[in-house]
Amino acid sequence: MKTHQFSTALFSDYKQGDSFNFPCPAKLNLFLYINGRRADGYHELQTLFQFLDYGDWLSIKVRNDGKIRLTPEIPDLKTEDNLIYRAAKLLQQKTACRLGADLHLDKVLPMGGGVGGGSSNAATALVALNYLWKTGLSVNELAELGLKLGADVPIFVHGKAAFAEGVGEKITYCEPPEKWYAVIKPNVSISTAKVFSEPDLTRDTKKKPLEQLLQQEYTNDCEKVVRKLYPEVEELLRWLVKYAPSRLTGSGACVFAEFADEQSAQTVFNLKSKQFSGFVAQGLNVSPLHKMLEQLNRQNHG
Ligand SMILES: C[C@@](CO)(OP(=O)(O)O)[C@H](O)COP(=O)(O)OP(=O)(O)OC[C@H]1O[C@@H](n2ccc(N)nc2=O)[C@H](O)[C@@H]1O
Ligand SMILES: Nc1ncnc2c1ncn2[C@@H]1O[C@H](COP(=O)(O)OP(=O)(O)O)[C@@H](O)[C@H]1O
Repeated sequence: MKTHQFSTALFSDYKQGDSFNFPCPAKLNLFLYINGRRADGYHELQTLFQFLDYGDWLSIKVRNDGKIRLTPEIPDLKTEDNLIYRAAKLLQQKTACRLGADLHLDKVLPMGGGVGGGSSNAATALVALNYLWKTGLSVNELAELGLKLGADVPIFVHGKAAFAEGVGEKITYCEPPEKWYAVIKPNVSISTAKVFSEPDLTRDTKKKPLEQLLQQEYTNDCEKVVRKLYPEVEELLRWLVKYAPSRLTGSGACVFAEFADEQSAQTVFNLKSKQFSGFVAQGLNVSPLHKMLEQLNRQNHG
């Protein structure tokens, strides 16, 4: 059985015959500030992304007939709308590649949880298919394609923890401490679009230089309005903050608490109400997807 904690995965988890399993790690927004709204309705942000050593697996087998097949079906999401399918199609079009793929998603990340599951799936599809199809796009070219699929996709394509500005397209690599996190999902689903359209959303935080943001206490500007709209998030954060610094990731719904070691994170995680799901994972400044590709390349050349 494959593990969803990538650091414990073996090379045999990556490569099985002519099928490859690629990691799709989760992310956290360690802080998120909203600096204003642009004319097109999108918001200007300053946010710090770090990957987590936990996520989905995307298994891929190349096809010679150009077809893209994706399993299993996700309820209420048409295959053509799935970001994995769209990523594969986009790469085919961009490179005029005549190969196709059978893709299978082993999903554990909550959808609409603020941990970037869909964006990570899309980035992994782009990076992995570019490797398997030998389409030869650079990381920057892949990130540019990724931005067409979602604001967070470029970060996952670059594969390094980063400070992002604008709507997420201006990236500065960063190395925050790789702490342990208890990530908890309340039983609510939160739409990013809804949060960003709330009149009460804090959207006037002054832009600051990164050095200053790294020194001050980390917070999330979406949190106030999300706590007000979703009493379950409010209650969960009130409880969690008694044990460790805790906040919302992205536009929610997941919240996280930070710890110096795994044991402390696990102890608090075990105390949560059984009605909530979640996981314990370490923060990572290099994406497990890129670590895997390095290993594959070493294997191919060694
Ligand atoms: C704000 C973040 C932080 O990580 O939230 P999460 O989705 O992770 O919770 C993301 O950048 C979200 O990125 P993503 O989930 O790709 O959002 P998109 O599909 O591009 O946008 C969904 C909707 O949210 C609003 N939106 C999103 C991003 C942004 N900078 N300003 C916005 O106003 C827009 O109304 C947009 O139509
Ligand atoms: N492969 C995918 N996995 C998850 N969500 C997807 C996928 N493809 C498209 N989506 C759509 O993207 C939305 C946001 O998903 P996700 O990235 O998991 O949330 P968040 O950005 O809040 O972490 C989902 O509600 C769904 O409609």
